[in-house]
Amino acid sequence: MLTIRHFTKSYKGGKKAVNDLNLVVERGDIYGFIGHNGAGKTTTIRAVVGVLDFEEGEIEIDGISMKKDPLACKSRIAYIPDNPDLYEHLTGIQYLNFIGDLFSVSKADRERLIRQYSDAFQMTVHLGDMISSYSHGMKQKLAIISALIHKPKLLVLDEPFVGLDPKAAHMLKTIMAELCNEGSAIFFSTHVLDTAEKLCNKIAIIKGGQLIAHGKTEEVKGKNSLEDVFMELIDND
Ligand SMILES: Nc1ncnc2c1ncn2[C@@H]1O[C@H](COP(=O)(O)OP(=O)(O)OP(=O)(O)O)[C@@H](O)[C@H]1O
Repeated sequence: MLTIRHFTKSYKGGKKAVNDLNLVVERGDIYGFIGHNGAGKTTTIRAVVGVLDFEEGEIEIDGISMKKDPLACKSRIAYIPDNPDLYEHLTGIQYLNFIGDLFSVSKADRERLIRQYSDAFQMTVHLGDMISSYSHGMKQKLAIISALIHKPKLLVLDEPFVGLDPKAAHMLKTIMAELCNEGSAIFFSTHVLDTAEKLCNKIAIIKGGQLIAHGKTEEVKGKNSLEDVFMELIDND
């Protein structure tokens, strides 16, 4: 579903933020992407979803090159950034309909899925309010609902649990597992190692722009906790 080959990114005047990263996310995977602050997670994620240009390497979504056909790639992806920047002058429902239009979601599916996910995240009563009146967590929930209503083949999230209340975080984890059971794939960054260990069937660890471990969760962590393995790998120079 997602193939990253030899991805390398340097920002202007800076050193390489990510260096020769290779990773494959398959249908049904919940792939956790972990690393210290500044390790290169957001850089990789922004390139994967087509909002960051890159010169070296190749990124493919469902076998389609992001460089050659970004629109076809983006139609298969939902991306939830760590700090969603939504249209503040719209109401919640207007925003969801806008996204529904963008992804050609049918009226019947749209109504059903908006109802289902807004109820799940306790947002139904707020959908008529302006987004500018929402709290940070409410904006995040709306971004999540907007991602889910078009049933993406690949869901990409950057630190999705930051700012969500415990009930919403629990709901999101349940929905992530359901989506993957239905054949979608999920790639997400997190600093919450406990959640990554429980939720993800695969884990990648990035340090200083380079992958230092990746694969099945039980193989990456062995008999140890993910936190122990992470600390050891990150401390080893
Ligand atoms: N726009 C930019 N211009 C220059 N350098 C940048 C830019 N964005 C990120 N970097 C640098 O690229 C490197 C990787 O940053 P990135 O945001 O990808 O890390 P991260 O793993 O997502 O970190 P965090 O956990 O703190 O969110 C860092 O050294 C950072 O300073």
